[in-house]
Amino acid sequence: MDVTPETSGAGGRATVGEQRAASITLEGVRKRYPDGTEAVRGLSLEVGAGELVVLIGPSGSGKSTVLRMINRMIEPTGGRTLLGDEDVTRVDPVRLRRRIGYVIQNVGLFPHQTVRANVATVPKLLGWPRDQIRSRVDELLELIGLDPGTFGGRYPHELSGGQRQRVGVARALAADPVVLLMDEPFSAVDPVARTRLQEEFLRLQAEVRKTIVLVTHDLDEAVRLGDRIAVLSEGGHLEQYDPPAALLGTPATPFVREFVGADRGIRRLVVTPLRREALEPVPTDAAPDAPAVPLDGSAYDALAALLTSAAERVLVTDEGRPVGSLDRRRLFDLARPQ
Ligand SMILES: Nc1ncnc2c1ncn2[C@@H]1O[C@H](COP(=O)(O)OP(=O)(O)OP(=O)(O)O)[C@@H](O)[C@H]1O
Repeated sequence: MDVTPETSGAGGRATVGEQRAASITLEGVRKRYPDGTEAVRGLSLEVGAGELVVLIGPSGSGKSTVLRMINRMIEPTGGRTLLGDEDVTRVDPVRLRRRIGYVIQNVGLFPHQTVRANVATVPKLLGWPRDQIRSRVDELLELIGLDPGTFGGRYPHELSGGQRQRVGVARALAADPVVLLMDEPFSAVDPVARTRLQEEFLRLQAEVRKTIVLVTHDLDEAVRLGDRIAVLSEGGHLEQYDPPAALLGTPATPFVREFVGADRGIRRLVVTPLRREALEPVPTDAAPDAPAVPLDGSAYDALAALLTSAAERVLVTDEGRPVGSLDRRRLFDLARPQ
């Protein structure tokens, strides 16, 4: 596919997510630092266009190195990286980075520039016309839930940590990149704000559908956000690459089993949907105050509803109307690895 910088540039684009997302293919990618450290010994991984993949693993396993090799902030010492079908190890790294969004912990906003100027950074570098930049910045601020009139003129120190982080995401999306790389993007904010940011971020991703690679230390974050999770061990070795439910349900190696921990069963409930076909009928004698969960909730929600009531059975509702029910046994069957 065509991912030349010009496609994201001055061609009159101002619509979020208009440019197609590109797949990422790592083929035997390696990094040996000058001091001899073999940070990544040959990693092959494919990320589908529009997919959100999380890299997780212990400290020093090479996650950040892998991420930064994708936009060549770190030059690989072997292997190939493709964006779509284009080998990025052969293109100019500066131009490459302008079409790959990059978000880090603590954001790295320019402190002496307003929110508006920060978000406009890459479109300016790409030479977009002023009015196009302006409408693009407004559009992005609205998309991340910050009113442009209120927040556009503020400086980073006049924002909360969570707001700064959102501006960082807006800045990374400004030139409609084909790929977004995120290194511990939410770890600097407190747990409550972090959960909210993660939810907002998922809504944003549902809208823009970028190809995203996100590094985290936090397994709950990985499970919540990832379409797939890649677990790395030392040397960037790929232990398992699976959707969250499969990773938690069937760890592929002893390393992964230990890494996901003894409470993986509980974590798995969070990503287990309440499938309509697995429900039992609504009991005819259901009490009006029987515990209920929506059909688009999770097995975790259903268990929580059971545990906080004296009832033996939880109703499952669709648009407020009961469409089925689950008792404990049925719920555990639903959550058991297939
Ligand atoms: N510039 C460098 N020179 C030499 N070794 C390095 C350099 N940068 C990283 N390393 C080493 O490469 C390995 C992988 O580091 P990397 O930062 O990619 O790991 P990580 O999984 O992201 O770790 P963390 O979770 O702690 O951020 C580590 O052993 C690290 O010490």
